[in-house]
Amino acid sequence: MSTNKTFTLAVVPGDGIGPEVTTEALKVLDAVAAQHGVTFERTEYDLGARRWHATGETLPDAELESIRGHDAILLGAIGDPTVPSGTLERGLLLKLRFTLDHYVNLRPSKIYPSVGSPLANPGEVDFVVVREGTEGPYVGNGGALRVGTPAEIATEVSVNTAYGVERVVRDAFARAQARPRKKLTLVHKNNVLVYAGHLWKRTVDAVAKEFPEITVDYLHVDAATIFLVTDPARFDVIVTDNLFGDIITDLAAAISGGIGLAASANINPDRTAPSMFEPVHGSAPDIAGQQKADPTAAILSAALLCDHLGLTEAAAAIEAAVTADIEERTGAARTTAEIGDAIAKRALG
Ligand SMILES: NC(=O)c1ccc[n+]([C@@H]2O[C@H](COP(=O)([O-])OP(=O)(O)OC[C@H]3O[C@@H](n4cnc5c(N)ncnc54)[C@H](O)[C@@H]3O)[C@@H](O)[C@H]2O)c1
Ligand SMILES: CC(C)[C@H](C(=O)O)[C@@H](O)C(=O)O
Ligand SMILES: [Mg+2]
Repeated sequence: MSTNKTFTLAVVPGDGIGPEVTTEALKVLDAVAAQHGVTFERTEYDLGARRWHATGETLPDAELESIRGHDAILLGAIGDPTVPSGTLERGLLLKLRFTLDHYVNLRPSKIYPSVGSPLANPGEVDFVVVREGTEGPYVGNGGALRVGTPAEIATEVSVNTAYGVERVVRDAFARAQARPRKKLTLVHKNNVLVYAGHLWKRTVDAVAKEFPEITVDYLHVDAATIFLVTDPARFDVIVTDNLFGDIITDLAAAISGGIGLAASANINPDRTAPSMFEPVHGSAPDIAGQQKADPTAAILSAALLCDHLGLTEAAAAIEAAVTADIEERTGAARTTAEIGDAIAKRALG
């Protein structure tokens, strides 16, 4: 169906393999846009390690405001070994997520029939992690005393507000309600983190009353890592805090075809600011600039972007092209651009 609509896209290729995989995601996005009568007007932002080395800037407010003016953001990856750890991750990536209120960090995981999993019998794996995106230990509430001495003390306090927990839990229940299995698993650590953990558990129990069709489960995060490996098919929607969500989604990627396939969406469900779409993986300095990165995660993130903008047919076309490409993967090495070309060609039909 032709919509003849123009969407504005802020593109942040970033560091390492970020520009390589973003190029392929844009290639596929442009291919489906042409098919579906949509135009993406792109503004590219030079942010990341190169910019920091040149100017000392991570994300100036003027650029943040400029990015805010777009319909959506496509991001490659942020982080570079030549920049002090945390500088770009906090000053750029988390600044975008926090300022644009991306409180739902959506990370789907599924095992494509033909893709290898390190698990012998993974079963039908198709779950989504709803990771809280603006709170928890990520907020920067901490500090260090007597740094570098034997008496050093470092704190990094996890902040969980009733407001923040409830809104992400509600979003997770709504997603579970829309899925056939209608199951929600809270992952936390409320046997030890009794303040934050009990707030999460009470919130889930309260919201559950409004969703009688949903089966609700609870797992401590350590046990969740066991089941993600031994019985990943048991999961449907997982809701969890920012740090647990970060860790379990890398594990989820590893069991379902590898980090090169794992897509994510940083969603502002209230649409008060643009949502941001990026692969789960990082800048992979070990393979950067070598055309060795798998761009599939970035391409699937572009599908999530289309879906968020209401371009469901374009999203489905990208997913179908990726699925077809994955089904025919032989294990022979292809460059990043070759994988992008193949998927773009399939997306054109
Ligand atoms: N969203 C993001 O921008 C994001 C996410 C994770 C890490 N990071 C940052 O990236 C940098 C590197 O982090 P890391 O090494 O812990 O994690 P990473 O995800 O960059 O790499 C982990 C391993 O996975 C491999 N890998 C990652 N993406 C791949 C792809 N598309 N195809 C094939 N192999 C791939 C890498 O080569 C590496 O061996 C750090 O600065 C970190 O802070 C950024
Ligand atoms: C780079 C880092 C800030 C980020 C996170 O922890 O959220 C990354 O690991 C991710 O998973 O997107
Ligand atoms: Mg991570």
